[in-house]
Amino acid sequence: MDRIRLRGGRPLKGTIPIGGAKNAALPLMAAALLSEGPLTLTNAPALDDTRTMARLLEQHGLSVAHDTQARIMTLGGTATNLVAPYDLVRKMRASVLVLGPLLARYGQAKVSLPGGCAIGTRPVDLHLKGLEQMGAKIDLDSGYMNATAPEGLKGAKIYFSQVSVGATENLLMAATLADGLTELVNAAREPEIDDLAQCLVAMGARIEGIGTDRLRIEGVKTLHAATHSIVPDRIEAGSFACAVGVTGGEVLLQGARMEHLGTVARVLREAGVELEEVPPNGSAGGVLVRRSSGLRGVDVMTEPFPGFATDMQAQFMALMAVAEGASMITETIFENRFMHVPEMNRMGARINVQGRSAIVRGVSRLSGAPVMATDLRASISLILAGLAAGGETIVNRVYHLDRGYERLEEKLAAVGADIERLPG
Ligand SMILES: CC(=O)N[C@H]1[C@@H](OP(=O)(O)OP(=O)(O)OC[C@H]2O[C@@H](n3ccc(=O)[nH]c3=O)[C@H](O)[C@@H]2O)O[C@H](CO)[C@@H](O)[C@@H]1O
Ligand SMILES: C=C(OP(=O)(O)O)C(=O)O
Repeated sequence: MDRIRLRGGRPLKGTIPIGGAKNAALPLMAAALLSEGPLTLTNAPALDDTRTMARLLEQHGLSVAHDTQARIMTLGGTATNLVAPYDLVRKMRASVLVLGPLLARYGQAKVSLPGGCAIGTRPVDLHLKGLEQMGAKIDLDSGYMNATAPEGLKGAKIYFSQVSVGATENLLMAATLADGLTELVNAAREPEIDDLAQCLVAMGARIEGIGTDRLRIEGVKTLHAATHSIVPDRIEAGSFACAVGVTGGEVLLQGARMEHLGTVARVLREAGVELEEVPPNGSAGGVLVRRSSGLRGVDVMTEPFPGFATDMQAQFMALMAVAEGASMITETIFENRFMHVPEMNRMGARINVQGRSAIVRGVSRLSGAPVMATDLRASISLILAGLAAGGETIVNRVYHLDRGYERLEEKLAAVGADIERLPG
């Protein structure tokens, strides 16, 4: 199993290109199931998760071609197998996003229940309840969701009792081919949902309210071929902004969009990390990140967009671990998303978890250590802690990182980090 070895203490300087967002690419790939013609995605990232989604769609019968140099992915064809098997779904929860499209286009689907994962139990009740309101019959049997809609899905008014990114995406996709008007109320507003909605519109869907928490979708008979450019990954950008925060220096996050960093940018500034939007000039636009003075402790609470993203919580904690003063970090989205804390504490951090909150007392220096991560963002937070630390850090279980970061060690080494992958 590969590991990453790094030595901290070097300021970062230069340019890091930001890739297409994992959390946009996955639903966009699932949307290809809805289309009569090919879907071409540009700015498509080459990640373990996009490879898993490609395998899932291929076993459904679609063709998926990814030119990783040109970053262009083309998906086409018709589904001949409507089963999403456990072996692929267990690898990646976003696999559940094939349920809505398969049901809407083919009237049936059998999708493995995804189960929980390291960060929480993560039920899919909101996805199922919404599809049932649209006329689907769903039985749970032997770990699978058996769904049918023999007469097709019907538009419905669906009120989400809790904001869910995945349920909003599944129902948005299903509604594009349903009969009549669907209204999604209390919908998630993450930029990745806007991106999906824009792509669906390019495919011929009729959607109003994009960017708000109330989406209105008038079903159409068919969707057609389209080309769509995947939005830049705001979590990758935020992660590298925290890297500059812990090391100091100055890095241009090429392609990053300030408006998608939102609350994360505000909180980083409060903590002493400077961020400046650089307008596109040729291809060099993005967000310039700099830290020239000390870091300060800031309290944050994770919330659905436009609040502070749960997917940035662990990285921000690495920053707070070396800030002056204390900070309280409260996780409201997932019940078990502090697994990085004991590993950071082994590196000399002073963090106490009290229920949903972690109290971080900043220290002047961390010390490198061998560490182990249990999920994607915990892994990157330990890389950040390693960049802040004196001595050597070895991050084990790199496969978590490869789910969501493309060429991480190359991108960091190119701006001066002492980091390498140890093939295992
Ligand atoms: C591939 C992808 O885009 N993943 C993101 C997506 O995950 P995902 O779509 O799984 O996250 P949700 O927004 O659905 O989850 C938010 C909360 O709602 C709960 N819930 C969700 C659905 C449901 O049917 N019932 C229910 O109770 C979840 O357990 C969680 O506590 O949004 C999360 C929250 O921003 C991010 O951390 C993930 O990176
Ligand atoms: C939790 C995440 O992803 P997923 O929903 O795919 O597990 C993430 O991207 O941080």
